[in-house]
Amino acid sequence: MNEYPKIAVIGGGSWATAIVKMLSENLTEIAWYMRNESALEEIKVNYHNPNYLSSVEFDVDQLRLTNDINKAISYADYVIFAIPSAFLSQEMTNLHVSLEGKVIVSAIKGIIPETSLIVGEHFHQTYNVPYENIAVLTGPCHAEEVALERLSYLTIACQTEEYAKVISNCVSSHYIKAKTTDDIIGTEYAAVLKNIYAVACGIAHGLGYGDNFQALLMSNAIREMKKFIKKVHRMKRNINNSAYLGDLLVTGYSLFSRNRMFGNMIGKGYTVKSAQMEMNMIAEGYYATKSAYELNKQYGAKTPIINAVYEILYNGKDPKKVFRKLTEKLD
Ligand SMILES: NC(=O)c1ccc[n+]([C@@H]2O[C@H](COP(=O)([O-])OP(=O)(O)OC[C@H]3O[C@@H](n4cnc5c(N)ncnc54)[C@H](O)[C@@H]3O)[C@@H](O)[C@H]2O)c1
Ligand SMILES: O=P(O)(O)OC[C@H](O)CO
Repeated sequence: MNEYPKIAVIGGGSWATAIVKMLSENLTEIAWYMRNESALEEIKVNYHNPNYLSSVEFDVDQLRLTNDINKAISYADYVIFAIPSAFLSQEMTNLHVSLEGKVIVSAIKGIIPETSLIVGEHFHQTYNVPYENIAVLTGPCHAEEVALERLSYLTIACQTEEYAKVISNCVSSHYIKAKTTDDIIGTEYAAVLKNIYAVACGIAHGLGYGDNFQALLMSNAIREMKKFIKKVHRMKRNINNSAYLGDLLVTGYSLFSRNRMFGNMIGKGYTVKSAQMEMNMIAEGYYATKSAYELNKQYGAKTPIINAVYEILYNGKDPKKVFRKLTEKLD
């Protein structure tokens, strides 16, 4: 494959829009699939995605815009998926072309509800994509800061180093630095779990806990994450690296965080439904909480924070009471 290969981005939300922006710094052509036809037309005419990161201006001559997922995937050697995990299976029912030989890149930070698998495992088991052709684009990075060209660090995980380097070259620019790793499982689980911890941070904030408690919560969260990932996939990894701890911190502390925002509303007394309706964006942590909780039944990692968030979101327990109990389990 060439140094700058053919890439397709699947999704029309904030993260897909940010990824297309990163790629457009290097590639002369990018295929971009989104299901929303009127958004596509708006990009063609006004050069902006009207719904997400609308300040970003695109050169449409660089874009092969389509609302046919098959066209985008047929074109590409590398396919970057950036739609929320809850909608991936539905989107893939429209797929009629083969994924054979393509590098599948997950930029999704979630578990596929239908299979309870992280995205790479889902593509491996459901679509027979070999692990060598699966990559993960992750790291502490908010789409909104990409739009502002604020310096951000990504991690590209892939067992085939050559593919990781190609993706890393394609997204790097004066505001993006990317490093590579072969931990395709651990980086994905970290991205899933940090969303749940960010929901917990938001709930705590909504309940009136302060910065001191948040620091304690984060300190417990990274230890809980380490234990969970170790049970699921044992390998030598440094949990303090930016793809694990870094991502947890940005999501837990940033005001841009969808998951923290969602949690904050829950802490303030919103129901799950009303909090979701209030946001134009998806908080992956809501779905991840159920999947991680269920998954952990087979692993038995000690996860008091995940359990507390699960009790609140799925068993309708009072956040105040659940957090009071949780505070007794943290140190
Ligand atoms: N936003 C970020 O900063 C960021 C950073 C890293 C990773 N991610 C990950 O990227 C993925 C996409 O998140 P996002 O932030 O771009 O989402 P978003 O909340 O900005 O946008 C929601 C997206 O979901 C789509 N959608 C809504 N309902 C749908 C349905 N019924 N069927 C199909 N699609 C539907 C919308 O069209 C839109 O593309 C998530 O897994 C997220 O964790 C996001
Ligand atoms: O912080 P959130 O909840 O918006 O998630 C976005 C990204 O995963 C941050 O790296």
